[in-house]
Amino acid sequence: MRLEGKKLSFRYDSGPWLFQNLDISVHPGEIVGLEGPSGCGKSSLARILAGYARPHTGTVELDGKPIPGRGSHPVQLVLQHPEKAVNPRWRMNRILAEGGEPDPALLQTFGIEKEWLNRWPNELSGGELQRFCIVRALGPQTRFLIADEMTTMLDAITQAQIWRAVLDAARERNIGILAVSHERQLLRRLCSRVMEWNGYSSF
Ligand SMILES: Nc1ncnc2c1ncn2[C@@H]1O[C@H](COP(=O)(O)OP(=O)(O)OP(=O)(O)O)[C@@H](O)[C@H]1O
Repeated sequence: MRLEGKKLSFRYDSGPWLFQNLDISVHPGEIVGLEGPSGCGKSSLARILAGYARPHTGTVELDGKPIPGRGSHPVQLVLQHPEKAVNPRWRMNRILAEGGEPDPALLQTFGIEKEWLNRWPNELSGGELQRFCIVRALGPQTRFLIADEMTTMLDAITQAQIWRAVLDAARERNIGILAVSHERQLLRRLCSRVMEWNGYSSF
């Protein structure tokens, strides 16, 4: 089940093309990095791959077929600011349930404490909240995870703990990861392949 973006082109309204005829692919279980300067279009590409935006040209396919518009999307996106990705009026157990019945083993892998489940989002630290967002993204239907600056705001220890948990979960389920970041060192450590942004050619 390979995730492939084929001949993708995108721009906002009449703005400049952020990328044209761009090809990108990630294999199951592969950890791929994507780095590039601020504003080049990495997050826009991430949104397209996860089904939040449509490309002007090109297609996103899973194993050679378009991704169905219904049901849980097999490509999940985790963003930099977890507080923007949760409903502040829901307790954490309800937020988590959006991704399906949470797997107790996954909660343990991510160090999520039982007591946190009954809290509101503003009663957790950024790192604790991000763990919830990642577990929510790793529902049973998820085949690919796009981590868009997922740990950029966190301290080095929390960043390492979270990535360790993500890599363990990905290995166990053969999930492919696209890690989008401006942190070259982080990508070099995590990924088997790092693509440098060039909006006009193939990765
Ligand atoms: N909704 C929007 N409407 C118009 N322009 C947008 C919109 N969202 C982003 N842009 C512009 O598109 C360009 C690419 O943005 P994008 O967020 O994809 O870049 P990025 O590479 O992820 O940047 P960063 O590393 O700073 O997060 C930027 O110039 C940005 O200002």
